[in-house]
Amino acid sequence: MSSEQRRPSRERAASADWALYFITDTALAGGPDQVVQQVRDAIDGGAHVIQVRDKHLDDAAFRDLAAAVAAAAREKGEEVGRRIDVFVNDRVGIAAELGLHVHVGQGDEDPAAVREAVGPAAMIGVSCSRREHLEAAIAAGHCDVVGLGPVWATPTKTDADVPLGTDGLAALAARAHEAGLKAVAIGGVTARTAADVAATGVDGACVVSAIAGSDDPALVATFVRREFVMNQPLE
Ligand SMILES: Cc1ncc(COP(=O)(O)OP(=O)(O)O)c(N)n1
Ligand SMILES: Cc1nc(C(=O)O)sc1CCOP(=O)(O)O
Ligand SMILES: [Mg+2]
Repeated sequence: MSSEQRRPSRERAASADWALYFITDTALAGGPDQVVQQVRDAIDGGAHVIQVRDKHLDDAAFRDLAAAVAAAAREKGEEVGRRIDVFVNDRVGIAAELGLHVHVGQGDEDPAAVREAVGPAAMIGVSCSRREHLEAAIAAGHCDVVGLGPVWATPTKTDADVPLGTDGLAALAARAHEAGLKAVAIGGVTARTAADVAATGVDGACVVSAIAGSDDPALVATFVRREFVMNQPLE
């Protein structure tokens, strides 16, 4: 086993259940309190990974939201007997302060600076929309999981890159796995598309609007997870 594979964050990534990764959206939820309730519901529906994402709140309000989500995830995880991993989107300093994992994109802090801030145990996720992004993330060496997308165009992120489609997603996922990274798919993932996403060989499906915009987030989470898990290729 290489020293890279023995790294604490890599061990954490290896033992995480990525199948359903819920990413919050405060506006779709109807406010911060509803975000926290949706996180509980998503966990009830089978999400083991949560990301707190809000592009509008100021840092103090975002910190409060992330702390409330982390507390709810801890409590709910104990109730259902599962480990829940919580990521912070973009705001590296807040992830470091709260002891949470962090996800960064191509326009955010670079992985080496992120690792310096969050320490060896926190998982680092990096967005990759193209092969060159993935090669750079592999070469930089601090990343544990890549978010591959958008798989399909999505109104949730208007500045997203050109869609990968399922063939593009499968190719990037295979390369990520070859490099020892976990790979999750993002952009247009719903209960209807989760089976096609699973068939590409990715480790998990990231969902924003299908859950955050639903009247019954737990039910949608249950459907997405079931479709994903039932259609994963046999190892
Ligand atoms: C798991 C996951 N994958 C991709 C993204 C997108 O990150 P980024 O490109 O930095 O865009 P924003 O989310 O910051 O708008 C993500 N958040 N999570
Ligand atoms: C946050 C995000 N990142 C993307 C990327 O391609 O990197 S797509 C996206 C939004 C995904 O939302 P929905 O599940 O509603 O389609
Ligand atoms: Mg970002």
